[in-house]
Amino acid sequence: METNPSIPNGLWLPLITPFRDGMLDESSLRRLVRHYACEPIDGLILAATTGEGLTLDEEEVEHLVAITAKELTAAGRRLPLFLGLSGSDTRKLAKALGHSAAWPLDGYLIACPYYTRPSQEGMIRHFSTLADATARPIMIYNIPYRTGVNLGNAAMLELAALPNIVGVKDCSADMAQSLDLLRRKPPGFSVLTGEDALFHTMLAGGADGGITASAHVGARAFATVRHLFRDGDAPGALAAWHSICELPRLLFTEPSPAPIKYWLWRAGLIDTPEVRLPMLPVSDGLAAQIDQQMERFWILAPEGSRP
Ligand SMILES: O=C(O)C1=N[C@H](C(=O)O)C[C@H](O)C1
Repeated sequence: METNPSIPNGLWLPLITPFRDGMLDESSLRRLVRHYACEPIDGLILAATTGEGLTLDEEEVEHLVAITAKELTAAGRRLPLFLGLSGSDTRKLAKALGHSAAWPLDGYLIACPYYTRPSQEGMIRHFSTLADATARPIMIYNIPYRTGVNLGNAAMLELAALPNIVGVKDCSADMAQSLDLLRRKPPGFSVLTGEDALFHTMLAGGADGGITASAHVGARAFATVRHLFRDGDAPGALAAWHSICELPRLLFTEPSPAPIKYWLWRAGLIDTPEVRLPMLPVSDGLAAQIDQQMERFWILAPEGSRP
């Protein structure tokens, strides 16, 4: 079932950006998009944390969006496509929204302004200015342990009243805050967890889905957990979760997305596991662990791609 692009829900994949010799690897990108077009995901996000968005220049991002949209169309899959944006200068971000207005996108995932630690009122004005600068839907990305600032629930709910602020990717790392938001969120405002390890817990608390990098290798299992919940089978959802609950820990043992890229490379989905500095490739130790776990999680790896 396809989702309504304006109300994000379900399992969203923050796609990695494949590189080769320092450049965007277009052929691996096409292969990846064709692969995930056949997977049970409900939306795609480009150039977010997992997509190493902070290391991409503007032309690369435009190219990434164009290739992805084209491949999805060629695969006959209408999936909502959001672009990850981050920055601490409201004016520059508003310009980026204007600049990308004609790109084939359905919306944006915008992180809270990092480093400068604005007040709650400052962030309300930041996101309302951005909401005014585009007609497209915006999901707020609240991740205090990366940005240094937490968008509290009072501010979040004020922003949720704006017509094109359609949801939040919640990585508040504060369960009391997340559960309180789930209890108070208005209709039409989605809460998607961005904590892979909390996928089951947050769905049990009423979350609308998740944006999980681990879905690169476990999309079917993540989708099964959600579908069982949706169908009212809580014991089935828990059993399905137990089959994959150790996967996020493995994939986040070292800075992401290096472990995921290593996995996808071993699975034959991308041509190199290259990441851009300051990220580094996985250590030999983790590579050996992933090689071993690929056997164990084999059912989760792409069909016909055994290395
Ligand atoms: O790329 C993303 O967006 C994600 N970000 C989270 C993070 O920042 O750690 C993790 C999530 O799986 C995907």
